Amino acid sequence: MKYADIIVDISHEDLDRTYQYLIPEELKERALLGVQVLVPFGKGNRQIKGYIIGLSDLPKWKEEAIKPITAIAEDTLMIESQLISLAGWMKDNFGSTMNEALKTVLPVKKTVKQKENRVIKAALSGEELQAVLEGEKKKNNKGRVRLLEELLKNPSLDYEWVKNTLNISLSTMKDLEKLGIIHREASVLYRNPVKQPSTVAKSVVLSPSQQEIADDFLKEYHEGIRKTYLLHGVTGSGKTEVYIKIIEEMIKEGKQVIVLIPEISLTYQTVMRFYQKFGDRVSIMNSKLSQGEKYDQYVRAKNGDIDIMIGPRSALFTPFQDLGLIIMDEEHEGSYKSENPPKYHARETAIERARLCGASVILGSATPSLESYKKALEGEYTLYRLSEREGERKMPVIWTVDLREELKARNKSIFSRKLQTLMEERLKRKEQIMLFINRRGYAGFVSCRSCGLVLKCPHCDISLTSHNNGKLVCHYCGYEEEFPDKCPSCGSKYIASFGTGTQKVEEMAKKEFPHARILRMDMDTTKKKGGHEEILSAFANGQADILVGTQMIVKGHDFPRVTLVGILAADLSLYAADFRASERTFQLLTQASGRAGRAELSGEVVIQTYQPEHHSIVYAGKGDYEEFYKREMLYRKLMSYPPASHIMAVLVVSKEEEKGSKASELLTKALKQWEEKEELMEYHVIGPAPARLSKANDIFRFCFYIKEDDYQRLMAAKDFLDGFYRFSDEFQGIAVQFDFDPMNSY
Ligand SMILES: Nc1ncnc2c1ncn2[C@@H]1O[C@H](COP(=O)(O)OP(=O)(O)OP(=O)(O)O)[C@@H](O)[C@H]1O
Ligand SMILES: [Zn+2]
Ligand SMILES: [Zn+2]
Repeated sequence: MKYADIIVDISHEDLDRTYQYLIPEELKERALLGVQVLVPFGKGNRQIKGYIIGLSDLPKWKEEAIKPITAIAEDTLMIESQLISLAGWMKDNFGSTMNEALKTVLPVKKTVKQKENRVIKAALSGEELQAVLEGEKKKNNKGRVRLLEELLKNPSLDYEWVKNTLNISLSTMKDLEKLGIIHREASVLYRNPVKQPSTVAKSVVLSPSQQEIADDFLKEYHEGIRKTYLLHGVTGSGKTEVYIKIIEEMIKEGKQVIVLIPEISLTYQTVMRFYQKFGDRVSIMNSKLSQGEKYDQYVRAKNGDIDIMIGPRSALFTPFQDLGLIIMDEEHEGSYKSENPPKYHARETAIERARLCGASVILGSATPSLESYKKALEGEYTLYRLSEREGERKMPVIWTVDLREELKARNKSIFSRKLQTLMEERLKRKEQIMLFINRRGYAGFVSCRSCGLVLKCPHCDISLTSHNNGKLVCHYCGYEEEFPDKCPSCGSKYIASFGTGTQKVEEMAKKEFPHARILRMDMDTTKKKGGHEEILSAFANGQADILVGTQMIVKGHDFPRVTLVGILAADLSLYAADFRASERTFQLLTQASGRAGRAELSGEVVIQTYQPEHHSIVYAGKGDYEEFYKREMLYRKLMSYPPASHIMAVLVVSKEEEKGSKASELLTKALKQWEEKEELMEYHVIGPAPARLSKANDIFRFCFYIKEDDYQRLMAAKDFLDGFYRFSDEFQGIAVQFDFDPMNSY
């Protein structure tokens, strides 16, 4: 490349403000994305430092006017360099602009005013102060007297308190300072988002299988091996204890560690386990922190004041200078994929960051994503297993109940007879119950209450969605049919779109068990700040017998008195219009089951379903991840869905329906023509069709999908489509977004 785009001020909001420089011949090999360079700047050609954030062969100005880069800066291992090259990689692999990627990796740019801790201190000894006090009393200087009296009790006072509560003016303080009686001091007070725990960590001796994993990892690390590990450990097998052990060793060796966990499980309970062990060498990052708090965590990380950062996706960009390990817990979680450009997956990005700075990665889950498990089986990742809970703690017994049988037996309650009996037992024994209603993506799928049939698209094997115009629509390919008045399979009239809410479950539970104390956790009850924590800690403290909730309650919680988990309608997420629906259902059921019997008391689980023969439910019931994986991979291979293949979603949004629809057709046609002209292999295009969310905020959404084995070919298609739409007049007022291997359908 001949030219480099250089950004001279990364603290600036507008990262688009770049300057083009010529790369001198002798620097060609070293002038890479992210590298820090010295360049002449401004009229006086003053030498300043900047970062390379783009490379090209085309000059943006008259060539004579482009100044050359002076040198590569000595200190080129700067953390910013690493993060900028990471941004370049994200741009190339997830199809965003460099600016979007930079904003993600360098999120806190403006210096936020730092909080200061100001104090007033006595500059004299107690005796001397006493003497001054007597003098001021005689002069009747009331303010000075008040302050001196307090200083005699306590030689260091909080400035704000002195000013506001003691009511001493600034000028009085200044006068006393001039006289050498007091002095004022300020120190930067870093906001620490977590209050220190009062309790200490319970001491855990790792079981032999846990210890073996920790030892193996550390042995490889010491041998200089850097790679990705997948820790597949059943729920409650002690994955977190293994992480803690490994982190302890890494820190002893001066390394820093990032622990990624899904925002939803970033609960007090989880964070405390780390705090109890590592004290204030840990910090957290989450969306609830103020801008100032976030800024402080970045500064603390960069200065080496902390060793461990815990947080969701964004914590991945913590500017640690000496990162040794990235742990990604619950690696299967969909929330690790960003929904806004750059639509990056934190797993792939973590692996790339680790590669850039010589760190290793541990992915952990009881229900690994098919993506990761496939790579582990193929040897790309090292697979560690914890297949049992050890000692007293046993995996729960799982009962699968066929809801069609309940209907036949005239049980119209939402609680099956089995669940009802077990609940009564638990309430008598004063043990706790969790009732889980799986609501994700339930809206709109249509099923028969007599035979359990779910209406699907004949071309896509994806459930149809009912629309208020009385039609059933496939959101993958646009196929439509009339809403039937009876079940096409058994003829029953009980065919309807499905949906039950947590509120209803709570009501029913109250009716059936009037003496039980019930808590409900869902979007409504956790809206206010701290709502989550309040409910969870009330439940942990035994202030309720039953906790009712959505998927929110399944994540990572460890309640020793929970011995029964009821999953009320396991099918609800099975028929989301999404190729990942089965995987997600299996994960939810397994994770929810995993909340039962985590301590000495043994646990039971009841899975209620209309589809007991569905593989997600069968294998979740047996706790058999391997068989589920095999079965689901067959389907992905057959349909060419990830991870058997790759898929790119192209979303076209427009204020005008007509225009948006036309634009999405234009794009698919252009792709075809391009293929023919360039004699490329044919792309496999599905759609275009109106998106599942076909209109949002008065904006119409259309989408199509391209399936392709070769990821690079998908990138090429993206580059073509991107260029095509940016330079065509028909696309005025239309935006096009790309999503690679999407987590949700559009
Ligand atoms: N070796 C051990 N000795 C004593 N207690 C242990 C041991 N290992 C794990 N535990 C305890 O068992 C419980 C479950 O362990 P932990 O939360 O680490 O499991 P996990 O695999 O991370 O669970 P999940 O994936 O379900 O969230 C915790 O209370 C933990 O302290
Ligand atoms: Zn039927
Ligand atoms: Zn279809």
